Amino acid sequence: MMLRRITPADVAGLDREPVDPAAREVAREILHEVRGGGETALRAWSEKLGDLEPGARLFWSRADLERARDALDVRTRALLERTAARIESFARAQREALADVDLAIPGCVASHRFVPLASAGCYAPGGRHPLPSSVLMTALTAKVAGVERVWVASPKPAPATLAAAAIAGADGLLAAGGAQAIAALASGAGPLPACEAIVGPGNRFVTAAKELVSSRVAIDMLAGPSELVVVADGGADPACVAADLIAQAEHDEDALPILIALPGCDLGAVNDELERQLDGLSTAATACAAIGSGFCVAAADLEEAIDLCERLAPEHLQLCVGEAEAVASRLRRYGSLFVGELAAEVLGDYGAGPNHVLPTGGSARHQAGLSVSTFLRARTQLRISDPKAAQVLVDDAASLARVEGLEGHARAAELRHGGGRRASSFAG
Ligand SMILES: NC(=O)c1ccc[n+]([C@@H]2O[C@H](COP(=O)([O-])OP(=O)(O)OC[C@H]3O[C@@H](n4cnc5c(N)ncnc54)[C@H](O)[C@@H]3O)[C@@H](O)[C@H]2O)c1
Ligand SMILES: N[C@H](CO)Cc1c[nH]c[nH+]1
Ligand SMILES: [Zn+2]
Repeated sequence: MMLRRITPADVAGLDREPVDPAAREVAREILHEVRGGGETALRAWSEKLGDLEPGARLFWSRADLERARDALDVRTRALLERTAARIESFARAQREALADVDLAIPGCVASHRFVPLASAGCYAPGGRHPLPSSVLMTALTAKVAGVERVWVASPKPAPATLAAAAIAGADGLLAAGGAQAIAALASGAGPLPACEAIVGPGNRFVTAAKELVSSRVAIDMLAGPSELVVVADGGADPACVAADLIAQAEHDEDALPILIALPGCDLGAVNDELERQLDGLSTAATACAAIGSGFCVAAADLEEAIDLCERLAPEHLQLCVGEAEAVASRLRRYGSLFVGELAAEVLGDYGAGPNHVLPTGGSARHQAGLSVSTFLRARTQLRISDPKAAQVLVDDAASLARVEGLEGHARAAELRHGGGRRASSFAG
């Protein structure tokens, strides 16, 4: 297995269409049916797609999830709890960094308050591999943001997925996947409330359905298959470089592993390592398919490597170079950056702290990954603290209203002259 080699001039952006048109049509039909047919249609589609045995449980309550957590083997439960604690600490630090604002301007206080959404639906993929780590990343972050009702959706949930939902503090779990799960999260079904936001990664049917409901509910992003760019110099360990590329390649045949090789990077050794490490790997078939559509590119120097990274704007960017900090300070476009060979991307996948739900397909140019901000809205407020000092605002509003020909606005402003009828309540 060898990485295909291309020249720097052939490197375009990663701009992949986030939604597959064929999947969109399938998702449209499913959304329409589940929106109209509720729980019955949701169950029918889940059974038809092989996600649910006839008559099997579709909804898990908080108490059910806690029982699943308690039934999990002690070591896996402790592992999930430790991981959750790290993700939660990072999310709490993010939340605390978002300060409310109260700006005093003459006669006025202009404010914003971060207010959480009331409900969130967190999709965790379950088609190929159960991803309890994605349950923690999404549901825990929503809870830290202050979202009151958090539901997880995942097809054929594994015991660890159910336990992760309990550990994240989820209020319930929908044992369904694909577009039908997104439809139910958007419209509500049985005990599941219609959610104000739907987040989390998924396959093309999930992504298509998220796009289709995005006019009615907030979504985090249209996340596609995993991507990793590794920048490696002559000091990089070929075994680490190959292992990092394989790790993301094993997610999906459409995953995209890319190597940017600086002078001195031994491409032959990396290819040998790919061959060696793929031999006997349980996920080799998927990883090989992804590596087959990945590539490597030789950069003449650090400048060119940085330029390529900025052009690609990948989901994950791994720096296996001696001057990792200096390079990091020059980069702006990535979902998550892993600075130095020791900071392996997989440590981010499994909850070192930063979230692993990240923008793909070049959208990291303008989009950030999932965070507490995904579930918060800066709502603004205005207070008049001193009507006399605020006269300039009243006069300016009335004047500007007349410039715009909006006489009603002008009069509404002028009625506040001197504090309006309640002027006495401002006395002193
Ligand atoms: N960007 C990120 O942050 C991130 C993180 C983790 C995983 N991922 C990606 O998430 C994806 C997970 O995909 P997955 O398939 O394992 O799980 P999934 O849960 O997203 O999708 C499985 C569901 O798809 C539906 N489905 C399957 N075939 C269908 C069909 N023909 N018609 C209609 N619906 C169908 C089924 O209902 C099934 O439950 C991968 O692409 C992976 O790379 C991305
Ligand atoms: N690499 C994925 C994000 O693209 C996240 C993940 C979950 N489990 C393992 N990895
Ligand atoms: Zn991963």
